[in-house]
Amino acid sequence: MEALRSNCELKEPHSWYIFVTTGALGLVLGHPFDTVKVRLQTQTTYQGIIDCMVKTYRHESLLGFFKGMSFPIVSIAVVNSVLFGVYSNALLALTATSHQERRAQAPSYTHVFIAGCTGGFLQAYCLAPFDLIKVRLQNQTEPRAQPGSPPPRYRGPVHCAASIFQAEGPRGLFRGAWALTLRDTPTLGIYFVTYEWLCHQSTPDGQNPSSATVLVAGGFAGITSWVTATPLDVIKSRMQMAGLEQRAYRGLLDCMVSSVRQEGLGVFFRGLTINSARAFPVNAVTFLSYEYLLHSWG
Ligand SMILES: CN(C)C(=N)NCCC[C@H](N)C(=O)O
Repeated sequence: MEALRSNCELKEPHSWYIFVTTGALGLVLGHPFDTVKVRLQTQTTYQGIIDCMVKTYRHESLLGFFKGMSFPIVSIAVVNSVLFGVYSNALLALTATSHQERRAQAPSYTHVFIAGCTGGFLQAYCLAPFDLIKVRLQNQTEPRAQPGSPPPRYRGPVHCAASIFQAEGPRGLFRGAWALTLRDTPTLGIYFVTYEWLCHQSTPDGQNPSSATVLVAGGFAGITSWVTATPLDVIKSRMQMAGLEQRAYRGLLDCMVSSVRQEGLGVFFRGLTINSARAFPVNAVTFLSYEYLLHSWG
């Protein structure tokens, strides 16, 4: 958070709250899609998106789609601030130009890529424990506890975190973190390059992009980065679930090889469609609030 704040002179503090609130709003609206994606990637019982949606609704009601949402909401402020703050500061260090000067003197795409990768690398470590708990809770398919029915393995996010910590120690909370880092480092470079490139293509030199341009460029940056991230996203989710299921992988490569052996190469594209549909609106509003934040602090 401080990283993003320190980048600019604080003129309108409310813009930071807008940045955090829109991030949380996008997260809430996108969460049902994320739950379907995670289940398609880690469970073999579903025939596709519709089948997964119908079964989830019938068995768990609408609430089933919102399982595991509380920790991501709590952590979004930190995660987005680290990502966008590190990106902005890395770009500032690489180009020695402020955000305002950057419109007249566009940074090279190599600098944008390096700054994006740096942001992706550092945010992955903040995200890892929250993401692990999210994935574990999203995969609990039990309906709401009825009197007499067996309780689900995890009673909520805190119980989930405490159980993992007790069973495996602090390292257990970072299960899948390596796959998450490999997923996010290059794809966040791609994310910011796509965004900058699309803004540059549709904005006259020296001018700021319009809100419509920011929304479209942000949406497509989300789709492009998630399309490239999907293969490692599948592996990451499977490794995060591996501690629970009978399946145990010897490492990332073993998880890749055994997934391909059992399910073919298509396994790397599980959840791609639903994730792309989610990525457009979520990242369109994220970039719009980020630009607003930079202008009001700027
Ligand atoms: C490909 N990846 C990992 C990303 N593009 N990450 C940044 C976007 C994060 C946004 N909250 C989302 O969930 O889409």
